Amino acid sequence: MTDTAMAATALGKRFGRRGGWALRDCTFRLPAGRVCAVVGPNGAGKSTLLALAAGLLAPTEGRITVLGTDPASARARVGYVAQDKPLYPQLTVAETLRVGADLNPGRWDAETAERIVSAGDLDPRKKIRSLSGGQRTRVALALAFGKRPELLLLDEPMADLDPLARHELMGTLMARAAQHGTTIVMSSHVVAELEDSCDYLLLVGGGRVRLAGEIDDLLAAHTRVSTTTGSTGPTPADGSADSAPDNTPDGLPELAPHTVVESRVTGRQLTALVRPAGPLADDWRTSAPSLEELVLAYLRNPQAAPLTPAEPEEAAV
Ligand SMILES: Nc1ncnc2c1ncn2[C@@H]1O[C@H](COP(=O)(O)OP(=O)(O)OP(=O)(O)O)[C@@H](O)[C@H]1O
Repeated sequence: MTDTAMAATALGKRFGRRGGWALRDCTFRLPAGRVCAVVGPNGAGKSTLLALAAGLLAPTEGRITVLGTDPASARARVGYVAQDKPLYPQLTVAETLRVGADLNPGRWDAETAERIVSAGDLDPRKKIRSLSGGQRTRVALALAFGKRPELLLLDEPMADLDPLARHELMGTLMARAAQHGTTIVMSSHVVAELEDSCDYLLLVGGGRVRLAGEIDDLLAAHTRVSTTTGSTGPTPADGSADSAPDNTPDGLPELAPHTVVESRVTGRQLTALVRPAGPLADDWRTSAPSLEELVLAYLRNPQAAPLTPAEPEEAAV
């Protein structure tokens, strides 16, 4: 038993010898039992990271461990739902679940798998090829849950589900995590939806991990500030209220020595999202950012300094 669900050290993946790096220099540790959101823009490397964890891709450099071992050795204890939800189109729903049972002797949780399918009103005699995208997702999730995994890797699991199905399946996910201590790693673009359900965040951008940690810790490390700038504040010549993003603290001495993720000057009003390096000036108004504000600020500012742990505690096998 390990208290680390996933750990990566200098992990990198390049497709083809001349291809660009899909993922580079990723180092993080995900404690067991967490519900982890993997967020980032299109092409950031989220699917690549999940496929490396599932053992479907081999790292080009560095290493990744899951459940204290290498991904191939952990496969029986890991459920993985890929973005395109691959299933056998010629099988029926019931046959698909039977394959799940056959492939997971001694582990298969038929009751849970059947409950997930029946909650979607799916006829078990229907062929997979005749199902809608959302119905296929439901079957793929039933297969993954039926495996009684210790770690569930879900690549945009909610993308093609209707709001009711999302709500219901998120509830099933959360109940599973709470009752069995299952670690869930879930990529998504809908950050607002993750705030209530996830407690750990990996923000991937440009193939690198830019934020990694407990969501509460990451939020606590950031503050939204606003203040009236002094003479250094660039006031628009026409006096208009147009705002311009300014992501460098140069020219904004008020923000030194803090790490600036994003700043904006509107007239003489300066607002910024910062990682305070010490006490903030008394005349600044401060507020706590939401998870969505935090993620959006990093996505809008790819050059903002990352915040990740230096070394995972249990990366070596
Ligand atoms: N099989 C592949 N062959 C070549 N390049 C690939 C392959 N898979 C992914 N890539 C590249 O790796 C990079 C990361 O892709 P990945 O699918 O991991 O991103 P993502 O964050 O999951 O994106 P999205 O949000 O659009 O699903 C992209 O530049 C992509 O073009």
